[in-house]
Amino acid sequence: MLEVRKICKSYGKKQVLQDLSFAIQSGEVYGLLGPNGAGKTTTISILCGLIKADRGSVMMNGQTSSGAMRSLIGIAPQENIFYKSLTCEENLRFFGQLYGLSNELCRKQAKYCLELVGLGDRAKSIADTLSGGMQRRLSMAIALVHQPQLVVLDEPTTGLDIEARYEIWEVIRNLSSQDTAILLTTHLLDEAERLCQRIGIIKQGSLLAEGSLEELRKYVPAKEIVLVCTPDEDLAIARAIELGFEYRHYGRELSFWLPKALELKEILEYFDGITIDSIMRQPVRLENIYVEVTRSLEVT
Ligand SMILES: Nc1ncnc2c1ncn2[C@@H]1O[C@H](COP(=O)(O)OP(=O)(O)OP(=O)(O)O)[C@@H](O)[C@H]1O
Repeated sequence: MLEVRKICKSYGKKQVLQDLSFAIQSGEVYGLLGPNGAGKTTTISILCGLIKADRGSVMMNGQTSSGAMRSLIGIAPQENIFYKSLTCEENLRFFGQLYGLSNELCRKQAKYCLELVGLGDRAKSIADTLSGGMQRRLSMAIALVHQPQLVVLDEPTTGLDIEARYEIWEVIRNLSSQDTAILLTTHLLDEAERLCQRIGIIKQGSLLAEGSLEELRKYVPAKEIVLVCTPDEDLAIARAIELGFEYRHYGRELSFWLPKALELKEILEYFDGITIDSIMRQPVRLENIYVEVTRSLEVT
């Protein structure tokens, strides 16, 4: 459905996107992840026709024209873009008219999209009176008003509490089940882990890794990760090296990659003679994969 092929973009001498390629199928939730400044917003701005790529192409259903893009793609940017003093319904109808929908279709779509995002009973509420989570869902409804096939959600849950995030995740899952493709950017890796069928990790404008969570596990070939809190870090690391365990620091947390499943008793035996204050086992998470990929600069 969406095909981004080898796009490049520079601002002055600074190259921000370098031959970036990825594709999204209908109904797929694709997570575009990367550190601050990696080029995610620049990519989205190119998809939505706000800026032009220097090279490369963007195609929706095989079409490249900016008109086709506008009608097939909806965007909910990081900042809410609705009119605060209008009601939810008025906002939807206004944006529907901007897309050239007839009055009748605007009315129908306003009702349908507000229901889709769980704001059916808030149609007459002034946008400014909605909670932060509801305002994000209103932005999503606006992105959907012209029935796009792909919706771009730029950090849709940043700053929201967990209940508001659950509601937005539900909307995303519903959209995906109705065959709408979704491009999601987020710094919340648990969110990407839960929602995305495939993930692309970019850094300095290049795709470093791409695939399903299962496929990305190759970057952290461990059965389990053990987080260890010890006053004898150097000793623990030396022991891990002897045993052939990889070790990593995630912030100040020391962790070991276990190459095979071990009982807690066995793990403690490995570190016999070393003071261990606490130990926590966890499966390999997207966070571990993401850190591994973004700490390396190698491009696939
Ligand atoms: N209009 C601009 N002029 C010059 N440089 C820019 C412009 N817009 C973005 N940049 C630079 O391009 C790089 C990529 O920025 P971009 O906003 O696309 O990154 P991002 O991945 O969205 O970051 P974040 O996660 O912080 O939102 C950054 O180094 C940024 O400073």
